[in-house]
Amino acid sequence: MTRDEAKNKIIFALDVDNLKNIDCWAEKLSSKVGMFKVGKELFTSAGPAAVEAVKKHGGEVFLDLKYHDIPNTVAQAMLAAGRLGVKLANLHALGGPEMMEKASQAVRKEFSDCERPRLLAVTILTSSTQETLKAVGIEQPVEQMVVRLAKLAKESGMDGVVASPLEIQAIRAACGSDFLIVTPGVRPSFAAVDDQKRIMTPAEAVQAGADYLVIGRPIAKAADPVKAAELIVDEIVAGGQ
Ligand SMILES: O=c1ccn([C@@H]2O[C@H](COP(=O)(O)O)[C@@H](O)[C@H]2O)c(=O)[nH]1
Repeated sequence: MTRDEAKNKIIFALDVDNLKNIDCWAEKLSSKVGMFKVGKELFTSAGPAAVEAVKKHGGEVFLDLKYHDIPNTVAQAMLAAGRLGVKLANLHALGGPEMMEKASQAVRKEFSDCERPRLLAVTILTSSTQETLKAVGIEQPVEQMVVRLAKLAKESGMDGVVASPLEIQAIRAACGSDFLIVTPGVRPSFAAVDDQKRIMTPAEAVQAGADYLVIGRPIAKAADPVKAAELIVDEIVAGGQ
């Protein structure tokens, strides 16, 4: 894998609370990562201007708002996300098939195939464990549950899923090679695990077949974030040799 291919797999999680920080990170990292993720903290603080700010720097956006609501509300929210011109947007697969179908149909009806955002379903959060599932009444093993939700997402018109890298191979076997797999829960050897539970290194995740890796704190909290991003690219390239 070339350095450019490795770089393009990295989505930097812009977990900040103001527009000024976006400029700062985009200037540092635009040439080091493939995409920027606008999540709940940033979108709640700055709104659609956050997406505009990333795009102003030439960056592509994964809008990670993980919608989970009644089908009509989620479909309308997805349309609004599409109008912002984001490349990826997501919802929770646990919202069920009707919610996912309505969102997929609404987006495909309003946008052409090349203009529309790719829709992802979050399976089981990478901070969750078997105990987390048990606490909310789910007895199935985590991997089985993730694959079940990934299959449901595919049948309901989603373009892919968000899952832990630990589940990539099982999802690929069940959903095929065209189904997008985006993996947070990625930790290079030099970084703290933080609140992530189901993790792999960047090289392992790419070798397992991830399309994109979402990485935030291992870059943002590093003493030298640009160097950290470069080390991650090095690690991915070396892992593929
Ligand atoms: O299952 C999930 C879904 C989304 N996320 C998001 O990814 C980043 C990860 O950040 P790190 O600092 O690299 O842990 C964060 O914005 C989460 O909201 C996730 O971690 N797991």
